[in-house]
Amino acid sequence: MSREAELRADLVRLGALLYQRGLAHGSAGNLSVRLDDGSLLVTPTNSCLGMLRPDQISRVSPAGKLLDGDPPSKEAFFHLAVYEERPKAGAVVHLHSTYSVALSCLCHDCAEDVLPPLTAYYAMRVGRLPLIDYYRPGDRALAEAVRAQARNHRAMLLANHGPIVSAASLEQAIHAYEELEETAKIFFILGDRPAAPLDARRVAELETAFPS
Ligand SMILES: O=C(O)[C@@H](O)C(=O)COP(=O)(O)O
Ligand SMILES: [Zn+2]
Repeated sequence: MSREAELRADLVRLGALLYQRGLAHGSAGNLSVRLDDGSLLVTPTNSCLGMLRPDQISRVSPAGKLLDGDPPSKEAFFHLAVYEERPKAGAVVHLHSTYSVALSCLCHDCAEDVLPPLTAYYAMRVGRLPLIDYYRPGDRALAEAVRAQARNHRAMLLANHGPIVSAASLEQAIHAYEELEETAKIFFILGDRPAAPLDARRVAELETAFPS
């Protein structure tokens, strides 16, 4: 099987897993992987991640032109912006999972990091989570706002929308996404009770040991 065929199969298999686990619903969310030639495989617009077929997955050039498959996600440009800013990224995951979207709808005093480092695993896999202002889905201005944060962050939260998470592989990006969703859930479970997130020294130690 070619590398491209393997990655198409991964998108189908892992998209179905996300759907079965309730992290993806309806036709919300999009996934992509980067091929060796710099083009992307990205889920088609309006597709259900639980019911993808390998042949319908879109391949787009680094400039965003459709090369084959169905019309790509309207967010292909923010996926491309993440890859341009993060040369080691091999996959990008964007979903509308419940607790992360709830977090994206709250008022936040400081947009630089909107989820506290409650656990070491969260700090290692996700790191700081900046909030990006609301833009209409598919807006090129959204892709540029994502670009501005992507160089220094593997995860970002789109206001009134949901997260974007990148990693070296699709499996790693999904693991990091799941860690973000579970941490958002813990954040809401804790509610107004006084929590004790990791302090700056402990976070810095993790950032040194596990750089993004
Ligand atoms: O929220 C949106 O509309 C998009 O960000 C999305 O999640 C699904 O869009 P498509 O990938 O174009 O289906
Ligand atoms: Zn979306």
